[in-house]
Amino acid sequence: MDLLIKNGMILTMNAGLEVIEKGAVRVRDGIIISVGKDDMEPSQEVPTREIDAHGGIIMPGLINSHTHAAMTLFRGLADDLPLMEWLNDHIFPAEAKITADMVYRGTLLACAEMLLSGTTCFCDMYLFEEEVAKAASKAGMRAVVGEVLYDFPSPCYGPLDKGFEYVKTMMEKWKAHPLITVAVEPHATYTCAPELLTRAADMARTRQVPLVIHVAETRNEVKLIKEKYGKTPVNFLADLGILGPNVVACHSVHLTPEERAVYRKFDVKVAHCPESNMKLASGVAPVPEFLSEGICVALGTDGCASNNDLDLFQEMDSAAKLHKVFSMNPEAVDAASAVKMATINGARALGLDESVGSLEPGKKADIIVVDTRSPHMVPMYNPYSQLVYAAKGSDVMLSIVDGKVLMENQALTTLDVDQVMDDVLAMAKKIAAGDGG
Ligand SMILES: CSC[C@H]1O[C@@H](n2cnc3c(O)ncnc32)[C@H](O)[C@@H]1O
Ligand SMILES: [Zn+2]
Repeated sequence: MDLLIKNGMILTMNAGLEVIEKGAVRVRDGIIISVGKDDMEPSQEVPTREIDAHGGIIMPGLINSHTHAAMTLFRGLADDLPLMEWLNDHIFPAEAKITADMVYRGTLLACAEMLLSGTTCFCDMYLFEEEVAKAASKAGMRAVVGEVLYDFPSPCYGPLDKGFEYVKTMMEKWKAHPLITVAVEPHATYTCAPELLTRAADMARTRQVPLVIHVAETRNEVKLIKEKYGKTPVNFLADLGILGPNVVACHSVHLTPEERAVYRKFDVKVAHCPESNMKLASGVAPVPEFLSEGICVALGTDGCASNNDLDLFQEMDSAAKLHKVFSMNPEAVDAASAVKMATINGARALGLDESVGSLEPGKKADIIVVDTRSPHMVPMYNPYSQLVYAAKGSDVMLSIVDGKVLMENQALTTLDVDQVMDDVLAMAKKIAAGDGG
């Protein structure tokens, strides 16, 4: 046995949401071999490493189901604006000058931030996505990565045909990697023509990978698509034959009950990004309705220019509270549902639920431990409510991916965080001056 994590409260996030007080998790070759009581049948095997959780919460690593990791570079660059003005007047011009090296460094910073706050897996959409895969691999994180596809020439691959080639090359290159999945990621219905969307969907279906796309994020988007195609974004995608169980529909804010039924019919997954939706004043996604209708809702931060951080603990808190105040119902999106969104639902959305998302024998050892020995974590009557309403990302004391310790006591094992910050600070000076990195 390689690793024994003991003396913690285990939140398994399995189908029965089993909680084990004074539990232990055993890991061999990156795989969970047992999850149970501390004093269960002692194993004959002596672990190479034993970690005492000191009464903390042992749970699955959090899954960020939608982000643009390298946008750490633009954190706070343009705030307090609506989506279209924010994108067209500030973010797209800054991204026009972005380079592969900037994406690599920005993503390393994102990986550092995510590991320090208990995120072990993320789904990314950006430019120069090869660099995102390299950065995630360097950090040791699990990642679903996708080069953005849209109608205009990309600073990364140039014309669209080269974009599909770029994705294909990435798929070949990373196919045997244990942590990286290459997805197909058209940006949105307002930036992608029908031909692009159908080609992307065919590619994702043939390769059996997720198709990730922004859908119905703002009222303006719905109006635009109705004017252009005579139907809403969801119906447009459905009529094109694009929707299916591998589709991750990011945001999905402005949906009618009939469109939710379309999601249900095609088993579309939703990546809910409440903080981005609040900050850009995009609206409130019908998450309580999605959940009661059996639609899988995962949780994402979106990029750092619209959030402005990658802390899924804050995102869980925001998700739970946003839907309570919006529906004026304190029972809407309870704490356990928020934790599910950030763990097992994230895994389902990304097609990774056979491997991660819960602590069960046979699954990959993507595990975090949350310290409960701090004034703001005492006392603890309910672990879900503690995680969602009291904990912060900085309470995470251990982040493990594939059985490897990547963060312990807020120190990273794979990244030199000072160097990573200095690199981004140097680039930020040039970005602020309008020169790119
Ligand atoms: C080039 S990759 C992704 C592309 O999307 C932009 N983006 C970031 N956040 C959002 C959002 O909430 N809706 C739509 N597009 C978004 C990002 O800046 C990149 O250009
Ligand atoms: Zn996004």
